[in-house]
Amino acid sequence: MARGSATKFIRLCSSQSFLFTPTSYYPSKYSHPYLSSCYISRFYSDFDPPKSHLFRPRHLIDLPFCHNYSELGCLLQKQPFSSSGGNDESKSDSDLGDCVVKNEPFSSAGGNDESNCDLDVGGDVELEGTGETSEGFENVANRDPVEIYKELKDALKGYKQTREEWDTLTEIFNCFSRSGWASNQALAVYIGSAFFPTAVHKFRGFFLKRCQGDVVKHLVSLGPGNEAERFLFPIFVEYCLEEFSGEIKRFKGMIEYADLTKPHTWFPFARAMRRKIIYHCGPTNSGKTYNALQKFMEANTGIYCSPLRLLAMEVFDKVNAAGVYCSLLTGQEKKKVPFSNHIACTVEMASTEQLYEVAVIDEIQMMADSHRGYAWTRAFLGLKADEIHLCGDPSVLNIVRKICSQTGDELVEQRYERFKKLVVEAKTLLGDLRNVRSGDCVVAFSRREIFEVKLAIEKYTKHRCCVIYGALPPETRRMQANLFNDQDNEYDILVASDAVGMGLNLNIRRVVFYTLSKYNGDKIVPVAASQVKQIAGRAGRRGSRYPDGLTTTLHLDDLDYLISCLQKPFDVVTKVGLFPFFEQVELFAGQLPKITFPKLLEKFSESCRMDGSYFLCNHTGIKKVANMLERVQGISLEDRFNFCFAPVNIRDPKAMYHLLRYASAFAKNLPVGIAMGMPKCSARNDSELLDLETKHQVLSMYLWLSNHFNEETFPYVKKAQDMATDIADLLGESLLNASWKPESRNAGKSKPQQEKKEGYERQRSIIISKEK
Ligand SMILES: Nc1ncnc2c1ncn2[C@@H]1O[C@H](COP(=O)(O)OP(=O)(O)OP(=O)(O)O)[C@@H](O)[C@H]1O
Ligand SMILES: [Mg+2]
Repeated sequence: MARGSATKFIRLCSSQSFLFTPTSYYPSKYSHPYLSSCYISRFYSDFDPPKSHLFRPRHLIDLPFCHNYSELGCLLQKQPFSSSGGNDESKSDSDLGDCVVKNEPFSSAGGNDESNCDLDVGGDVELEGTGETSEGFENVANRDPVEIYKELKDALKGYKQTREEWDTLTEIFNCFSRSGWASNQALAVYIGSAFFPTAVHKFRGFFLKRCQGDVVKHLVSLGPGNEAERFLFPIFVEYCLEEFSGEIKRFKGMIEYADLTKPHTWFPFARAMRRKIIYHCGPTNSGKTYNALQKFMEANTGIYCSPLRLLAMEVFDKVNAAGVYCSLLTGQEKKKVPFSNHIACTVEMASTEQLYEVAVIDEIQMMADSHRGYAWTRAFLGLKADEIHLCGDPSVLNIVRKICSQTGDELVEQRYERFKKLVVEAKTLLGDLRNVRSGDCVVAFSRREIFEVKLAIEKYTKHRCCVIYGALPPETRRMQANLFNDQDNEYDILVASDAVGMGLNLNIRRVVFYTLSKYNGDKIVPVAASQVKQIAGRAGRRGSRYPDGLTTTLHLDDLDYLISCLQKPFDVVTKVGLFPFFEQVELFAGQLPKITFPKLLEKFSESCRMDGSYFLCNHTGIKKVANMLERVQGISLEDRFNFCFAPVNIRDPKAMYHLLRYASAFAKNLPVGIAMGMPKCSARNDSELLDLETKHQVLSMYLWLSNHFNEETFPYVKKAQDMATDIADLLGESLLNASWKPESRNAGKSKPQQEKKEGYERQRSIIISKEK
């Protein structure tokens, strides 16, 4: 084959989508037979454009996700790639190399001794002081690479190179080993980028020992760079296919089992249905959930998928009160109502096995949530229901349209407007919490601030405060919400975190932002506009005492930011979350039998491929638990995987300790005890309050584990439930009397405030201002 043809081949391959296509979760159905070495060999030797259909099976032509090697390389390397489109056959060769893979330089490929060798070719290559005549080597450019490879293989001895030729060849191979282009192209034959430098090193030893004079001279005439790389590459491929079949097979397996492309094919039964999707699309407080729930209750069978336990409980109560028998299922709680055909559950618990007439997936925009998004994506793709009602803001509308076109489901869009416009109060609270009024909800973004605000309001005004924040059990949040909603008591102010932003129906007249910045785990940043909208939208609910909603800030300085957030159109989400099922991780583990579970997760996230509409959900917490559980031996891979999803606050050492203890007992097949004392009275200070919060979280974890494993191993469910209820009550009592300064859960560790200089300026509490 002419060298021109070889280059053309590479360019053509690079412009098409066939080499890496999904095997999907059902490998037998979609496996691609065309990547076998015989195809590759044949391709290099017989390339002829009309035959190219051989390498681009018809049923795979339209696959959208990976248009060229560079993109593929980027996907595998988690690097951004140019969006210039993949099917541009006119791309120049140098374009193909645009996406430079961060390969370790040849001389320093970390961790693999074999590749740490700039000049050592491991053989006895002879150097000759005088060169041969260079006549005839120009023909080499037109030779078939397969033929050259065969010649190399059969050669007993190579040509004796001059010192200059040796130096040039060394430089050429060094360039080749560092070439992002070559490394990307090598992925097409399943030479992973980590293995690429080793493969090149071995190839160099082989090549230099056996290479004939004409080839050496030709290569030297090309010099280090693109041309030499393109000449060498097909020969390199032939060599790899023969020499590294084991490595190739292993890498191919890894890639195939970490294939998260086309997730809609993971649910063949849902795909066999023609579902009707109704997207209730609108801002907060516009009746989306209300209307979807009407359909849910009218149906013979239904499932409601909630973003929060609290909301699932609320729907469970509401629906049963309306005379429709409905069961409840959350990670921690199962309430089976006899004769019920309806179920309210948290989205993670939704069954994709059961058939329903109507399903409701609330807060569908959460598909884009970096941590939990996969649960919404799974429910949307996998629920077997004739009608699926999605409720949410418009941010994921485009992607829902796209997914529906892939699944073949019918999509109906139903638009909503807020019942009453939200009004911004320009006056603000003028920096003084004494300006709060009955029906206000003051929003702060840390537990510490929440208690500071409560303390200040109760000290300097006649109002009493209820509090709602994430670490409180749903039961306690609900008690606090009821206390606030109830007009017949003195608790007329709510102080809450962003936990108030979703679902709860509260009688809020005005949402006051104490601050518009929050600690994101790294530094203090402005609160995202979408979240500001969501929280502000809590003010003024239809049917409540305050149908007209108001919102404002504590400080005048923050007002502009609040207004700009409310005016901003909803973001358009382009990617939604995904996470593999255990079965996918298990298949992947089969390729790497000897590595630890945290390492396996890491390898999976490095190797997995997704098409452009999806991202892999953040699993730092899961990895942290996995690391801790490494100390526990004797747990199966599946149980280990499930343990990692247990709801535990990874920043709370006490909770982590209990999880470790539960896992250790589980591994020994012993009945897992709660082993936690019950507090006698409500909290008298903040550390006792923190202790109650932790205790409730640990019990909640115990209940979760008992639901996800068998109840024989976790036999103290009833006791845990009773204790959890008592602690939720104690928490409620404690909050009514809480009038102490808050402490930090990680008192010894660096606090977010210390990072003030770098981030957005945090508001000072009224107490601090006064003391100053
Ligand atoms: N047609 C209706 N008749 C009576 N009450 C209604 C009606 N529509 C909505 N509501 C009430 O208005 C309030 C807000 O409705 P809903 O919870 O459905 O809003 P939403 O758009 O889902 O808001 P969010 O985005 O905050 O969840 C609820 O208390 C609900 O019961
Ligand atoms: Mg709603």
